[in-house]
This record gives sequence, structure tokens and C-alpha cells, in this order.
Amino acid sequence: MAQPESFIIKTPCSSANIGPGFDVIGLALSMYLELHVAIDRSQARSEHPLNCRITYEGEGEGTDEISLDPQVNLITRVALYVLRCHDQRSFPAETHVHIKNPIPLGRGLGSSGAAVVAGVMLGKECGGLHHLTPERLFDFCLMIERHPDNVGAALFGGFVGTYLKPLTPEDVARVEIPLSEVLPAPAGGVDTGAKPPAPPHGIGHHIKFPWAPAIKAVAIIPEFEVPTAKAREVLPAQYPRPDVTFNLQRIALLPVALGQSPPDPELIYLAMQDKLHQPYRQTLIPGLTEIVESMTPGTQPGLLGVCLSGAGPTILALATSNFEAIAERIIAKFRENKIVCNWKLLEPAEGTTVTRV
Ligand SMILES: Nc1ncnc2c1ncn2[C@@H]1O[C@H](COP(=O)(O)OP(=O)(O)OP(=O)(O)O)[C@@H](O)[C@H]1O
Ligand SMILES: N[C@@H](CCO)C(=O)O
Repeated sequence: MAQPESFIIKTPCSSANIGPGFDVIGLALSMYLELHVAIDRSQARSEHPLNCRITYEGEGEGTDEISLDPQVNLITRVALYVLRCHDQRSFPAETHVHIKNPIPLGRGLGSSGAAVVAGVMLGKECGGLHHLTPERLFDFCLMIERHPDNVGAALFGGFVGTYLKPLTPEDVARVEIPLSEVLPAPAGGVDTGAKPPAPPHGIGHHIKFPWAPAIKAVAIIPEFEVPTAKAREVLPAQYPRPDVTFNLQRIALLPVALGQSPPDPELIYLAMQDKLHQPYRQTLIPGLTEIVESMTPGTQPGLLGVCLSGAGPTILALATSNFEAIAERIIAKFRENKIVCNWKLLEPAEGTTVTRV
């Protein structure tokens, strides 16, 4: 008889963009989504839908944002997508997934990216799909979260540059099918039982950049959410050429500036400026421009640079010392707009791991 098996999937949160690297740069950080998974394959059938029981603790617990229905919950839906692409209709009977999630939802710390990466890994492990390499798992992630920066950082870890390969017209058609067809229909929708479209091969790629060990990340996290979809809607379809040139000049500096020891504060501050997303997101995040412009390494000892984390509203300050003073100053700026925040000191993290227990 098969022995029960258990394992833990651990996926870091992430900060995307880091100023000029819109949809390109990602940084995995030391706050982790964990899935504690127990599978008892000796059970012929399960009383739970799709053979899966979900329990949850952490951010969003008990709210509508986090469903315990395996066909609705983002993590298990993504796992089902991977399983169904490999002709497995459900989880092994009997699967228990306990989710521990300290990553705040909709704040720009890559909660959905971590959920997608953990879900893809869950599908691989539950399905015994050992042939799936990290690069192939990245393809599956990119069918669900279409910008590669958060999922690239959460999967591979560290400070990464991510890029998508040009697709053939046939593959473009395959990746542009509605998400409802990529993922099994949530409860209430129609699950036709059809096999979903598998991702094209090699959609996304990444490169790891060095990170100077002295640099830490201070995340200042406002108490309100900005859904990423909404934060993308406020961006223009076209940009003035000087703004694009401005970002290109800085993105060429950023990976070099953040890899050098000792860090050069003036260079990093300059390299973290952006004109492609932060100015537009000011409308959703009161005080954003002022916060980003209010502090420099000259006025704030230890500070290297300030940017919006991902789609916001979290602010990321990179620094080598005086972390609390830096956080308090940004919290005070938010307070002027009646916004309450907390803050965390984070460090670059390794990518997703699976540990047998
Ligand atoms: N652990 C989780 N379990 C289930 N669903 C999750 C989990 N984490 C995130 N989600 C889903 O993702 C949504 C948040 O995604 P969204 O892309 O808006 O923000 P984010 O990923 O936190 O921010 P950003 O992409 O800017 O870093 C939540 O409302 C929830 O539906
Ligand atoms: N690059 C994406 C990250 C979202 O987390 C954006 O800024 O919209």
C-alpha cells in the first residue's frame, strides 16, 4: 500500500520593476508563501471536490479574496491547469493543502505571482510530473500571469531580469486565449472537461544579476489594496520618446549599480528613477510622487533609492543602514494623506523550493 507523503512548497514574495524596469526586473524577497501538502494515495476516493481539501492561515483569511474551493482558489486552480495539461483531471485522492500566507494581497509584493508559482509546483508534485524543468514551469506560469517579473523572481529567486521571446503567430494565438479556457472554470462556470491548451515552449527567460550583500529592502506597506489589473489600466498605450529614453538610460545602470560593492548611493538613486509607470499610478496612490522624490541619499543617511514596489501601493526603499528611520519617514508622508502603513525589513531570497517531510 502506498505510504502517505508530505512535502512543503516554499515560494518567496517579490518586488517587481525596481523603478525603471517595468515588466522586466524582479527581486525575490524574504517573506514566504508555504504550502504544506499531505497526499494519501491509498484512498480510492475522497469526499472533497477534486479530491482536495484546502485550509488556510494568513493574509486574507476568512475573506472572499481567498476561497477554500479547489476550483476557485488561485493556487489549486493553477495546479489543476498543470495536471489537466497532463491528462490528470483532479488531485490524487486524498490531498490536503494547508496554505500559510504572510504576503499581503494586492499590495505590490507579488502575492499573486507567488500563488501562481506555488500552484504550478503543486501541480508538478501532485501529478508526479518530474520531467517538468524550472524553465518549463515558467512557461506554465506565464500562461496565467502575463508579465514575467514577479513569477520569474518567485520561481528562480534573487535579482532577475526577465524577457519574453518573440512568438510565432500560431503561439501568439495560443497564449492569447482567455484565461477562463486556460484555467478550469471556477465554481458556477462550465467545466467542459476539455484538455486545456498547453503553453508554447520557452515563452519566457531570465538572467540573474548580482546583488551587493550590504543592500537591504525596506518595504513600507499601506493598509489598502491596489489590484494589479487596475494599476495597469491607468497606464497609457503610448509614451513620449524622451520618457522611454529616460528609462532605457536607467535600466542599463540598475543591475550594475545594485551589484557593486560597496554600493554607490548616488548612482543607485539615479538608476531607480522611472517615467513609465510610477507617475501614472500616482492617481491610485495618494502622495506617491512626493514620497519617491522627498528623500535622497544626501538627506537620508543609509538610503540608496526609493521606488514603487510592483504595481503598488507598497513603497520599496533600498538602504544599507538606518532602516527604521527611513521607514518612519515614509510612513509619516503616507499619514499626511490619512493612510496607515506597516513596514518590514527584507532581504533577497532564493527561489521556490520543495522539501519532503
Ligand atoms: N495565497 C493566495 N491564495 C489564493 N489567492 C491568492 C493568494 N495570493 C494572492 N491571491 C490572489 O491574488 C490577488 C492579488 O493579486 P494582485 O496581482 O492584484 O496583487 P499582488 O500580486 O499582491 O501585487 P503585485 O502583482 O503588484 O506585486 C488576490 O486578491 C487573490 O485573489
Ligand atoms: N510589472 C508589473 C508588476 C505587477 O506586480 C506591473 O508593474 O504592473
